Amino acid sequence: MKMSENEAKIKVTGVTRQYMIRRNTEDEKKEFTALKDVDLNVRPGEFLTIVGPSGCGKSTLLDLIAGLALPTEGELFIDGKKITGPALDRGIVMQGYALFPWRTVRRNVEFGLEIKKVPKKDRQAISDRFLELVGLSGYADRYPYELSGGMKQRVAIARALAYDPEVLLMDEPFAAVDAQTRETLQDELLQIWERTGKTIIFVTHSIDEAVALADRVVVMSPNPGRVREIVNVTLPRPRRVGDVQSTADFSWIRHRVWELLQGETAEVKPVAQKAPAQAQLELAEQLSSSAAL
Ligand SMILES: Nc1ncnc2c1ncn2[C@@H]1O[C@H](COP(=O)(O)OP(=O)(O)OP(=O)(O)O)[C@@H](O)[C@H]1O
Repeated sequence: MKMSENEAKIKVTGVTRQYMIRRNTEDEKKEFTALKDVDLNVRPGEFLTIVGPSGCGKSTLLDLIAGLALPTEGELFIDGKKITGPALDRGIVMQGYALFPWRTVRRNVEFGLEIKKVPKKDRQAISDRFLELVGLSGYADRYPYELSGGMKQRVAIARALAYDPEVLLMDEPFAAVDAQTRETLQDELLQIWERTGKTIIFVTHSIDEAVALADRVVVMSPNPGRVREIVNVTLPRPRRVGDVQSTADFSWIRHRVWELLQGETAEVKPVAQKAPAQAQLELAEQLSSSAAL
């Protein structure tokens, strides 16, 4: 189904991004194409995940949507308006938290609100609400160095949510936390997303994470970075990560994404369209080859 122009929250059209890189030791430079002819429409309220091998341009694409970089060719739009730089309608959560070490947890969360010139008493009420949402009510006066990795990541999410951006851009936000904390944060993020209806674009290296969270998974390929295919995730909502990951539908979709990342597209496609019982049997066989991933 094709989306009409005004249905897109974020629209990326014909985007190419080149960098000048050093050709040799004598400082001679040449162009390097990180992204080539990327088209992408993100729907309002959609949870979109992006996967692809290292260096395929996932972070570059996110930076362009954030307005932190500009395309060499093509254009990007938010609500039909051209993206020309960063703005408070897009919140960013990067890997490695990027908290201000000299600010307490509360003052980290209130940072965007200060920029928006929200009065102090309102700031406090808002930071209270978001600290509660991410389970850190008791930590408002701590400094980042006094927190675990998972807690810092929660603060980064609370900070991004507190100033109420319509779009949340997340670049491997859970990469640095342990598996158990990661699943907790994934579920918390799903709940926040269900409650707030924000548009989320989420980059990850984990196929499981990409499928468990998304409405659609964008699979990218490298050299130069392109959108290879977009996979629909037809798993029911509301979801809890632990629950969906044990379903057969999850396995099919996961395998499809895995297969695209391997560059093999031919064989498995028809399986997902067969009756579930038959498809499951056939897929079980095929999955045995990918189970180690
Ligand atoms: N500032 C820069 N100058 C030159 N080349 C760059 C710059 N930023 C990124 N690149 C190159 O562009 C390509 C895409 O980088 P990008 O960080 O977007 O990839 P990625 O898919 O996010 O990778 P990873 O999964 O490893 O984080 C890489 O080959 C990288 O070396």
